[in-house]
Amino acid sequence: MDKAISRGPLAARGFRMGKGDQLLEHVLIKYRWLFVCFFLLPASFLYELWSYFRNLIVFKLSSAPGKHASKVQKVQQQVVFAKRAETFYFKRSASINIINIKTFPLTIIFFQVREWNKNGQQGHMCTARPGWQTMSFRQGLYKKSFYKVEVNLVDVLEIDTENKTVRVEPLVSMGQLSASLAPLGWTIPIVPEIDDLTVGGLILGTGIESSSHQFGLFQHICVEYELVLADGSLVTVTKDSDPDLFYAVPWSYGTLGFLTAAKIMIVPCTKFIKLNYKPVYSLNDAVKEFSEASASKNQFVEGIMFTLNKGVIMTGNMIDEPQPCDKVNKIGLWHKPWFFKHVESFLVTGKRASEILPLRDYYHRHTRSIFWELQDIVPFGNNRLFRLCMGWLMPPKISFLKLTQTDAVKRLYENNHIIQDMLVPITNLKESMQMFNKETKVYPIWLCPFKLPADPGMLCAPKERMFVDIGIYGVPDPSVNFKPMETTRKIEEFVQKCEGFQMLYADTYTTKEEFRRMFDHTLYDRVRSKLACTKAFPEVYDKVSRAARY
Ligand SMILES: Cc1cc2nc3c(=O)[nH]c(=O)nc-3n(C[C@H](O)[C@H](O)[C@H](O)COP(=O)(O)OP(=O)(O)OC[C@H]3O[C@@H](n4cnc5c(N)ncnc54)[C@H](O)[C@@H]3O)c2cc1C
Ligand SMILES: NC(=O)C1=CN([C@@H]2O[C@H](COP(=O)(O)OP(=O)(O)OC[C@H]3O[C@@H](n4cnc5c(N)ncnc54)[C@H](OP(=O)(O)O)[C@@H]3O)[C@@H](O)[C@H]2O)C=CC1
Ligand SMILES: CC(C)=CCC[C@@H](C)[C@H]1CC[C@H]2C3=C(CC[C@]12C)[C@@]1(C)CC[C@H](O)C[C@@H]1CC3
Repeated sequence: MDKAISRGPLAARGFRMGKGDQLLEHVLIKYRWLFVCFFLLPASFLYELWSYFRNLIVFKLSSAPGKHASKVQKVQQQVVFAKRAETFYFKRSASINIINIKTFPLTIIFFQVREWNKNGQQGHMCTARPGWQTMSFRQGLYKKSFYKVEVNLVDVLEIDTENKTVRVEPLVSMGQLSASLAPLGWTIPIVPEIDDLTVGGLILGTGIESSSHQFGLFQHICVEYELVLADGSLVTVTKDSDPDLFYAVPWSYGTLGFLTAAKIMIVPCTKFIKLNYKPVYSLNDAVKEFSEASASKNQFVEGIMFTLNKGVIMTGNMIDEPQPCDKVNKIGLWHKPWFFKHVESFLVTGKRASEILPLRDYYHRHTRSIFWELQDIVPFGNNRLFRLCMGWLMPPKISFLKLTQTDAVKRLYENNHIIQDMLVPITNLKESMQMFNKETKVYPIWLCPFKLPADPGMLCAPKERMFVDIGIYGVPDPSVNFKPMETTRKIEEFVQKCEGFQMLYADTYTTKEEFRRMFDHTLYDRVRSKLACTKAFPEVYDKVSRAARY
């Protein structure tokens, strides 16, 4: 029987610190929790407080819709400046050396071109959103050299209960959207669990949740995109008006244009969910229970494997009001155990169990512990006394953790931590689990099923198939001799052979050829050529590859 691998703090897990490590580095790593608890937690709380009231006021004043048009015009102006500057830049480098600013009424272009000269920019654009704010492990190197376009669009624009859609700006976060919709009795069909995930990133990257076995990925609940293209023009596309661009947008990582709004389906929601827990004690049982649950009519399906053979498969359905005899477990309360620890407790009893949870608590169940990542940062974070005293401040904002991580911490994560989400056909679940166990022995593992429709685009499937997202976040067991590049490439090769995909918020060590084999670029290349993107934007690979991030 395999033993549950106990996880101590990253800094104490026998990982390889180089000889003669600086004492300071060691302290910064071993006692990072001090900085987190006494600085990042209060800063995160204050930021959330500001963000909450700002959004509340803007939403109550409904000032956003009126402002949207002017904010989009600002994006267009920046793109046009960049476009002219790019033209000027290429003309100048070809013929003249003296910058004659009289030829360009907007002196801003002169300064931008000079900045380009100084930095050697190639004229590609990206959003100005600081890399430390994004829900990916690393920051894009390109943020240092590309022309950055401010896309500060953070508001919910319109909730249309008649047509069952919500129109939002790209920087609206999942926490903000669920807080806006829930009081009205609505939700979006897929609510990725981390509050700070933004609509823009979930569309132009990808998004998934435990309702994805019914609704697909985040892109599959979107019905309209508004974009500013490379030439500065503004387009609104649907699957009927411009199917090529509509299906090329998801997973394009901002390399076809700037998303300025999206229309997303909404569905009625209740205030509670009944969640069923089914402990499993063999890999075969886990695969059987998980596959059956994924094919069932349950609204929510998720699995957490605590070892190769032991885990808990969860199924859930919204309910109107709990019965008077039902006990509601408000798992979102500050003093409650971390959700994955609560789930693990059902392994001990060994029995099926059910409980009633508030729906919004369920949606954000992994936020407070950042799945199981916080245990490597605040090892005692699930301690009962700590939760009682400091739980209301948790979690630290992921963006702040990213902003303040030292080079030593980054090296530590690089060499002793793996964060990957591999999307494989559900028929490959068993062999995938065995392979990931052999290569990493990281637990818990997150299992989330999703339906992949046979739509055109990067994730091209000949027919609709059920896939599973296998999330691996943690410290590989010292026995597997984890080497970041070699191990990840082995896993990438396996996933590609299963006709699966790698989520690109994580490190991808694929070569450009391997990347284009994993993701179907047929439609993407056609749309890039039609929209003349080459000079304005890099390809996706040039923004997500390991070499493009630091
Ligand atoms: C210490 C610190 C931490 C920050 N952490 C974050 C962060 O984790 N995520 C983040 O996006 N911004 C964060 N910000 C806010 C943002 O980066 C800056 O305040 C913003 O660049 C200022 O833009 P503005 O003057 O246009 O503000 P405003 O015009 O008021 O625009 C609101 C800004 O705040 C941010 N914002 C507000 N509400 C939301 C929301 N619901 N979803 C996403 N973004 C929202 C947007 O970046 C936007 O730029 C942080 C700011 C500071 C000082
Ligand atoms: N449950 C889930 O689904 C989870 C998903 N994630 C990952 O997090 C990612 C989302 O993180 P988030 O911080 O929200 O997104 P990011 O800011 O990381 O954006 C992801 C990409 O989309 C581009 N992008 C974002 N907004 C725009 C826009 N308005 N116009 C043009 N390009 C844009 C960014 O380009 P640029 O670099 O130019 O800014 C970037 O390349 C997802 O892609 C997902 O993979 C993480 C945790 C959980
Ligand atoms: C559910 C899906 C599809 C993905 C979950 C991914 C998350 C577990 C990671 C996304 C960004 C990651 C970051 C960290 C932990 C794991 C993620 C939240 C850190 C907080 C780890 C500690 C570092 O110092 C900063 C990292 C920022 C990004």
